Amino acid sequence: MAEIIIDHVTKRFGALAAVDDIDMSFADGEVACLLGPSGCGKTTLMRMLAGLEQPTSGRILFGGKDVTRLPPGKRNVGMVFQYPVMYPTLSVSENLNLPMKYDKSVSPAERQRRVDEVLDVLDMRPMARAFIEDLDIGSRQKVAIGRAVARQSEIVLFDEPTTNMGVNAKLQLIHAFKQVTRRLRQTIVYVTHDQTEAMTLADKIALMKDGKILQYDGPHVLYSQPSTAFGGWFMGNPGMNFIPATRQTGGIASPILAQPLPAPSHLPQGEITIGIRPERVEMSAEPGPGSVPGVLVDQAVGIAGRYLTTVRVDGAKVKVNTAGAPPVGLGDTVHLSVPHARVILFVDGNRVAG
Ligand SMILES: Nc1ncnc2c1ncn2[C@@H]1O[C@H](COP(=O)(O)OP(=O)(O)OP(=O)(O)O)[C@@H](O)[C@H]1O
Repeated sequence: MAEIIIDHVTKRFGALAAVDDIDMSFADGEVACLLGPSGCGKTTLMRMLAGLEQPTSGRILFGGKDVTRLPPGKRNVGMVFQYPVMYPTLSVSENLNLPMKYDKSVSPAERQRRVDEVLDVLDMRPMARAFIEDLDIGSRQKVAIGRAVARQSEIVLFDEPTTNMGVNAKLQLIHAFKQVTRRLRQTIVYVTHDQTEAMTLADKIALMKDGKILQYDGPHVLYSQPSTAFGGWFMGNPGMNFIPATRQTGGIASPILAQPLPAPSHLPQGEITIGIRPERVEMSAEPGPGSVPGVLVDQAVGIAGRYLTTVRVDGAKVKVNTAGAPPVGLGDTVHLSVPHARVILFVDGNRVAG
């Protein structure tokens, strides 16, 4: 069993808490992504898991064992970093074999079996004898993944392994990663600032900001039910719309709503904002029972025939992502409906309903 427990871990650099009292666990056999903007503390947390950095306070446990003070070599974790150290004049097979070579508990036959298995999973048999220096960057990173998993440690850490890779190499690597993790079921922690990568790879995503984990959930929940306005903004391209709202006797009113929303029973004091994803806003040339009028002020073609438009409603600008071209031209009046069930209500940046 290799559950990872992060028990109230803080890392300070002078006055800055790069990791601020994180208290969570990653389940055995789970692929967890640490996702967040630059500087949020992902790498620092990862380096503490790897043993390259000591927490200022708190404990880290692997499979129930306290590893907080253990050096990297004693933690039995595999690691893949942005720029892994590879041995250019050794073959792919020899590089895969290397981390196991001095492990007396693994027989040469078992080592070979593991190398062969990884070569199969990564679809790299034909390259087994090729030298690393002759491979492109994507294939090198595949070997790095293979090397980290071949020793079959229960935990493998990945720190932005696709940085500086072209789109094709990146896709190949993600495919290889999925093959490997599906087959070997190690506990994986994968750091990235790329939400598409996290959504594709992770069983669960830990969204980080300012040294804290804001939310730890499956990709779908993180996207559709962000616990913070930051999460709604950060996830999605573009992120959620945020429209100001006010408390009234009939409920919560906003320029984007034809009818007020029923207010939740214990609505905290503070600034209310309505959150709605651009693809959840419905657009029509004609007014309908639940629609409000606006003016189409901007439009762009997105991928796969989708259009991203901006509609001004009162003072608010609403992004709308539609499956086809908008029904009116730029500068014309258009009608927007926001299904109440799709609305998320935030008070002071935290979700209170929806
Ligand atoms: N050795 C260090 N000394 C001082 N400050 C540091 C050190 N390492 C990290 N920091 C600071 O801690 C904060 C978190 O950095 P960290 O590298 O963990 O963030 P990150 O989320 O991994 O960012 P990126 O995606 O840019 O790598 C940043 O403000 C960074 O400047």
